[in-house]
Amino acid sequence: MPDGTICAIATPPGRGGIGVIRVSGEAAGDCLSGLAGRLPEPRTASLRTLRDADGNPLDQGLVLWFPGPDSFTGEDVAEFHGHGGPVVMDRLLRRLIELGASLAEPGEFSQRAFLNGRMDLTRAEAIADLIAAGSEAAASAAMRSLEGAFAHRIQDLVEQLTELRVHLESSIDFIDEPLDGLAIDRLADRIEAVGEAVRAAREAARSGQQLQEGARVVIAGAPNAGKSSLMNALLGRDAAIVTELAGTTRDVLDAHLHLDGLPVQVMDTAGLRTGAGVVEAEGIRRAHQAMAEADHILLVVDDRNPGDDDGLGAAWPASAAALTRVYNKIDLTHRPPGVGDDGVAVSALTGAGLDGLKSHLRGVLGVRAGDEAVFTARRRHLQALDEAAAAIDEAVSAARAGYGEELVAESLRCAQDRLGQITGAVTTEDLLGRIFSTFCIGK
Ligand SMILES: Nc1nc2c(ncn2[C@@H]2O[C@H](COP(=O)(O)OP(=O)(O)OP(=O)(O)O)[C@@H](O)[C@H]2O)c(=O)[nH]1
Ligand SMILES: [K+]
Ligand SMILES: [Mg+2]
Repeated sequence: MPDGTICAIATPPGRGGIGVIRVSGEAAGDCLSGLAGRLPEPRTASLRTLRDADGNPLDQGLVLWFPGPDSFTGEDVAEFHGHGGPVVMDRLLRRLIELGASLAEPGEFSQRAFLNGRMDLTRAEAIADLIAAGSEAAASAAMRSLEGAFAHRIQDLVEQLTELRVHLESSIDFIDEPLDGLAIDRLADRIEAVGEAVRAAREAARSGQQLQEGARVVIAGAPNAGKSSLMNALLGRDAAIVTELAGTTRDVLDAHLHLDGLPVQVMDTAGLRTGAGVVEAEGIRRAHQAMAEADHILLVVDDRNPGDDDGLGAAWPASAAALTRVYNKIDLTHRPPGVGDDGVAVSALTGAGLDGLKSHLRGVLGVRAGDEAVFTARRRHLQALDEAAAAIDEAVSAARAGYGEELVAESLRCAQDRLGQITGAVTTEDLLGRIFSTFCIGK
């Protein structure tokens, strides 16, 4: 359990009408009375003069008192709504430190709320996502997670796994009556159904993750195909260097783009070819790495020699659906612009076909901004869901192969652990550190 009393400015830095300072921990009450006199009624705003140790006024403002455990963090919490100037806020903070509080780490209030059982991890992360939301769709999705849409979905899966484990473990206890072939098949079917449900949750989570963190789209292809030109055309500005020399781009260049409400991280990469010099070869290695981590690849092809795939071999993504061929330079070949069966035809030079490419991309990234089912999720959630699905697959194979209930039960337990990491039912200090350190101070 956390100890000590923490304080932080909860409003953004700079000047504003009001600045809010939050205090949480066992000394919160002393901090409040030390700065503002006697404790006010719980959860009722009262106007007070805030004073230093000698009784000199520092500020005037509203104070609020939330005795634990019915507070955001579950501990005693005090809030001071003073005037939002950096000097005023700083003096109030210094006084609070004199009164026994210490400065909070980023996300420490939310972390305490989690550790004190006030919320699960998906809800704590949803608060950070709501604050970070870059679009209305992302904000609505964060609210759905905050209201528990994601947590309930995971809890439902955990319950299904628990039921299966109870069933299995009770049959392990009666070794005299091992499961017969029919019972094993039925069991494997039931496990498989849970696996399907985990995959469906993963798809929903992926939409939410893309809405929040942005889909990664990598522009790749042979040298001089026009990748950097396409990047610039999509962004509407000259972000990447374009020259007629093959091998111009070496580093991976990334930029952000919004496709009607969906944030996208677009990455321009070095042209893929064999036999390049050291610097370019390093660029190609980075291009391969970016492709491996992409949600979608735009494979740019010079429409004058569309069969030219030199150097691509090793980098093909696992799923062909995650790749779109973009036939570029159609101003030179007179192919009509737009979406066809085998790709999208564009001219990065004239802009022909670009709107078609954008809407195609919006479609393949598979998130509808207004989708009511979407809740926010993060890459770590997707990874946990993938691992859970893999463990369930192992359980199914073990069951069908007649490997015995213990092995099946063990795989199911492993799947359940992975799901538990999403909500925080199963956790490590390291994981918590990684999650909460990305939050803002005062949250
Ligand atoms: N006519 C025409 N020329 C284009 C088009 N797109 C790119 N180019 C030209 O093709 C050449 C290469 O363009 P880049 O955008 O640098 O190509 P790249 O794929 O990024 O090249 P590397 O970074 O060297 O691999 C430049 O001279 C561009 O002006 C297009 O749609 N039409
Ligand atoms: K080039
Ligand atoms: Mg380039």
